[in-house]
Amino acid sequence: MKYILALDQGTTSSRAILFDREGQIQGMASQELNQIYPKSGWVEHDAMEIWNSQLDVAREVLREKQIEATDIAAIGITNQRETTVLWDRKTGQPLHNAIVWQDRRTAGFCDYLRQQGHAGLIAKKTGLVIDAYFSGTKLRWLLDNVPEARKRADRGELAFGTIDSWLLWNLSDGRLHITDFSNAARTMLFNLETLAWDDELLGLLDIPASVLPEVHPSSFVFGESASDLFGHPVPLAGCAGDQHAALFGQNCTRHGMAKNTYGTGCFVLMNIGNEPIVSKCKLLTTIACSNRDQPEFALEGSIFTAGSAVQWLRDGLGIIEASGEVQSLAASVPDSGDCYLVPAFAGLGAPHWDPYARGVIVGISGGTTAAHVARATLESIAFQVADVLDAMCTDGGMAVKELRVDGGASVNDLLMQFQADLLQVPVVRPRVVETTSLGAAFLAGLAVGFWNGIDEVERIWQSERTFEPVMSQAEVGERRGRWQEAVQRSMGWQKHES
Ligand SMILES: Nc1ncnc2c1ncn2[C@@H]1O[C@H](COP(=O)(O)OP(=O)(O)O)[C@@H](O)[C@H]1O
Ligand SMILES: O=P(O)(O)OC[C@H](O)CO
Repeated sequence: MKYILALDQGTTSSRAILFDREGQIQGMASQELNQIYPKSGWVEHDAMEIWNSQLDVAREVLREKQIEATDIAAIGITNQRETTVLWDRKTGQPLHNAIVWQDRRTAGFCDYLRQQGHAGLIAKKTGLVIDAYFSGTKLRWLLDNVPEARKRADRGELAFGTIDSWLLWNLSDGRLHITDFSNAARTMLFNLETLAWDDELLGLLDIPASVLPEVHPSSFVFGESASDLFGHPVPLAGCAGDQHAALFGQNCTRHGMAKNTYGTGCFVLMNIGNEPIVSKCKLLTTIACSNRDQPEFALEGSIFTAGSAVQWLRDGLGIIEASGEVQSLAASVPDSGDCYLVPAFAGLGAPHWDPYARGVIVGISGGTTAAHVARATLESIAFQVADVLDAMCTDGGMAVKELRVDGGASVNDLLMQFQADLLQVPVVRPRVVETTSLGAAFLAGLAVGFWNGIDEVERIWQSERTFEPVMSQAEVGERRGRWQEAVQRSMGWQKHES
């Protein structure tokens, strides 16, 4: 068999990518996904649209490349994490739209959990800070707000899943109700030490165990696709949250190796080996995918606004027409003219976790132009990543030797150079920047013996370009000091207003 098919169900699109044995992309199809905003701070997806679009792109890539299902050794799934679906086990129909990871509707309940003093317990068991970001409180909301849902759940009629489980259920025609360690670790219900659902947390959030999926490692033969979907059953053998899959696809499989994905937001993950750490710097501890017997862990810093700040330059300010134009506009000035932009459009994630922060631009003078604002916007992405990596190094007790990068904004050379300067370590961009899908393909391919071990997949990863730091340490210190002052000015803004 010649290929692995990776299904990448992201926040803004569903994609299917076909990889050959050399890890090269042999075909790709994608479909945009509708974003539903029923109220301020609420974000939903149509779960049936997620499944239908994912199935469409999988079939499209096979059709276009004229590939039979018998040529596919396995399917690997990777997905937007935390997004929550509740469905009827008998009909397979969702009871409600999926509640997306960005949705803030359960912030009040999270405040309550914090006030009740549960932060320490939750951090110790799950590695997470209490936040509406994670699935547990979203599931609780569904059980409490969809008519009859709680009663039906108690009778065992309902199934909960993150997007991986929802896809596995549909791909197997309802035979599999399964998730993997990495997705389970984003629910606030999963214990990192026992690698099992935690009864105490289920009690705290009032979640009946009957709705939960089985949990397995990320590189594992879960079952097979229903035979009518692709004309022949295909093993379903890899499954991981997208940021975990990217860490694996970047070959960050050894202690201290880190990657950052520059997409809508930024997600920095660092492999910390076999021992989970409780962060002192408000980072998350999560599972790192592995095909070894022992579980591995990672520290994560989630930054909510990164590439979307560039979209704001385009759609909000109208100073560029396409995201790619930001580089030439920013490069038309030698620096940001002491102008700092903090893109706290949806509050600040790691390491600040301030839902009440809002965006600011400081240092504007009569000479400030659109180019300075564009440059300050790009720089803000790198400053946020540097803050997270500092926190990681403090928590992990070690410095990173290099940062591996991927995601839509990693094509921006100016941003990558500034990132290397701020971190004072090389920034390395791989040849295949679809590392999320590649990671899912690796996990699936390793499980079915398409690749014969981690050494074989490590040889597939190749660097395209390395950005070496050139800025002096003194200048880095001064610039980062100014940035911190700007961050302070953004914090707590919303609270003062309302
Ligand atoms: N050349 C560029 N410079 C900076 N940002 C860019 C560039 N090209 C795309 N982007 C940003 O990258 C993001 C898209 O990246 P992608 O990895 O596809 O995101 P996601 O997976 O989160 O949907 C957009 O927010 C876009 O503004
Ligand atoms: O779909 P993406 O690439 O925006 O990633 C979303 C993250 O998994 C959310 O935690």
